[in-house]
Amino acid sequence: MTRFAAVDPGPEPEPGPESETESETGPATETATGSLPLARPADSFRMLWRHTLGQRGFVTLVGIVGLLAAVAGLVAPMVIGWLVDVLLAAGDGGAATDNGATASGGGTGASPLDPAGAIWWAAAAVAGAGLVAAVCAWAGQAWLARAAEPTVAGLREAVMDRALRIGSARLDGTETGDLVSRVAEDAREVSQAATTVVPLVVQSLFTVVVSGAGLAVVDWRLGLVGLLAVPMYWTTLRWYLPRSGPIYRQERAAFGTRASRLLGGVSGARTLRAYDAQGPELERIHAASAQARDLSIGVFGFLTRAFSRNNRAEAVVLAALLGAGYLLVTGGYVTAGAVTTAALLFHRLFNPIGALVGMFDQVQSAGASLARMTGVIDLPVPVRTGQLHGGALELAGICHTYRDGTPAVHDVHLEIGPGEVVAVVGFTGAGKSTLAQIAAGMVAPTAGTARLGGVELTEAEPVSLRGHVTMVSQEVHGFATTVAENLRVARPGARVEDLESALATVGAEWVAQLPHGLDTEVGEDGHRLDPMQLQMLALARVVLADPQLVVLDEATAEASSAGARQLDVAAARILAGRSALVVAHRLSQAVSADRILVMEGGRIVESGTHEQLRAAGGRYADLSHAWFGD
Ligand SMILES: Nc1ncnc2c1ncn2[C@@H]1O[C@H](COP(=O)(O)OP(=O)(O)OP(=O)(O)O)[C@@H](O)[C@H]1O
Repeated sequence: MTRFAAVDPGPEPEPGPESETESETGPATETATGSLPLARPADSFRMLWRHTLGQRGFVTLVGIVGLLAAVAGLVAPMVIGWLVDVLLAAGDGGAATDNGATASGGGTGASPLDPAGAIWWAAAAVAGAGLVAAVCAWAGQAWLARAAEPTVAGLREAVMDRALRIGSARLDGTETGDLVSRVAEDAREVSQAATTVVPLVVQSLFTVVVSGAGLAVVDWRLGLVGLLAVPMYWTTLRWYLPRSGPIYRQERAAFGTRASRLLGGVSGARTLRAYDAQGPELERIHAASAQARDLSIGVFGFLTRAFSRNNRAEAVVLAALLGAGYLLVTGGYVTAGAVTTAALLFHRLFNPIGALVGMFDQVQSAGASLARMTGVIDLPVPVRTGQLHGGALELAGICHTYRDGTPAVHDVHLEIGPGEVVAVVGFTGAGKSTLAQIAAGMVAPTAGTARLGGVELTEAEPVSLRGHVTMVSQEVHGFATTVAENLRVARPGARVEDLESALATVGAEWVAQLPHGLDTEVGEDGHRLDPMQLQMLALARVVLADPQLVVLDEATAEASSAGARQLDVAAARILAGRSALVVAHRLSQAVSADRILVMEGGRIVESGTHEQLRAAGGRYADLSHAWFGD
């Protein structure tokens, strides 16, 4: 789980535009690691409540049937108490009530009914109440699912929507991972809690409240004795909570280790057989398995101790209740039936309270997940209004340091005129990709300005920005839909002829060979495209977007492969007539550029054409000789 800390967003990359934001809510709590924020509990509940809109009818129904079920649960103790009074009255001719004590079940007094008839009435009442409780439980579960699933789905979509709208300028490395886990694991946690834990918690709470109230109604003195249980349960909770989290975490971690050991053993089985080396691996698996087993036994022991503490509290208070009941009965204040009812009602609290204690950490954990999801939903989205009209790209005094303190770019000055192609080369980690993302307006530099035609990129309105600047990054991604829809990401509503023409420009003739051509489903469950094919679709998207400036950071193909040559040709075609910043992961991508920049340690250390730089005999010349072998 993420650690909490005071609000400290760290160095905000873009003080100007980022400070002007649209947010529907107050600030969320930022985490110390610079990860995404966590919402306050009140904000989390507000968000949950807002997402139940449309399901509130079901929520109300769930509440009503939950209450009905809890009230139906009162019938058996009340009726049994009444029966006790009836039988006692029948046994000693009404002596049990001669002293004027109030009978159970609301003080109606013991009835002079014939015992056999009373037993039948009691049995019918208990059976009827049981039936009502069962129907209520069934309906409650069904309605809860109707209320919970759309609510969680809405929350998940809201997280995704906000994540996509804040864009990569706000998210870097750890934050992207954090975001994925909030959309996937946290949503699953909340969803599971909503459909499994919450019903039990709600039902238990209703039972506890209704039974407690019933106990007080039967006799307020017995109700007071029952209250003795509260501090005892509270002590158990105080003992249980600080221990349960670490124990369950250890157990989950051990399960994870055991699973990865088993998987490792299975996937490496051939190698192990080849060297007849199964022994040591089996020992490692055994050790991981034994650790998980021992921890599970420990968890069981821990739970038993927690429940035995509860049982102790229950036994002590039940004994006190019976003792007080005896005194009250002999003193003529209540009937034996009333004490029976009180004891049964108190006994009815045992299971729900045990369940509440046992589920407390799951509720806490779901609450933490909800806070993580709400933290993203509440993130302010920058309001950008700048309109681009073309012109030169000017980077002035660009510096960039990532949130974790890694310096990436230092004092870069660069101008790319209309139609000019500039390539950037350098070793891994030189800062090329960071510079490319700044030039594409995807990352706000920590210092300096990046402008297109005089308009700050980070102030440009998103549609205007994407209309003028397109970036093809190293990430190759195919959306789980058709090839056509993958292309239409760049131009929604593009005609089939436009798509075919874009594919022809980048030389992606293979699309026509796919089972359904442009309509072929791709992605995990569809036709699997290789990274080269996905990169070609990315280049075709550039043709469709038709931007003025292209930022190319493509590193898909192995140097000297046929694929690399194909991609180089495709890139050359899409760059024709546009200005471009090309991160050259293969030196062949740089040779024909109008200007080549060599980056080292975040700075530009050389600049010139291929020939000029080779003649200068500096770093580029060394790279070039090594690359081309001349
Ligand atoms: N999201 C990030 N968070 C923190 N540090 C980062 C992040 N991205 C890059 N860096 C660091 O910034 C520095 C510059 O990285 P960058 O990716 O810009 O270099 P590069 O020249 O493009 O390298 P490559 O050719 O491997 O892509 C490196 O030290 C890198 O580890």
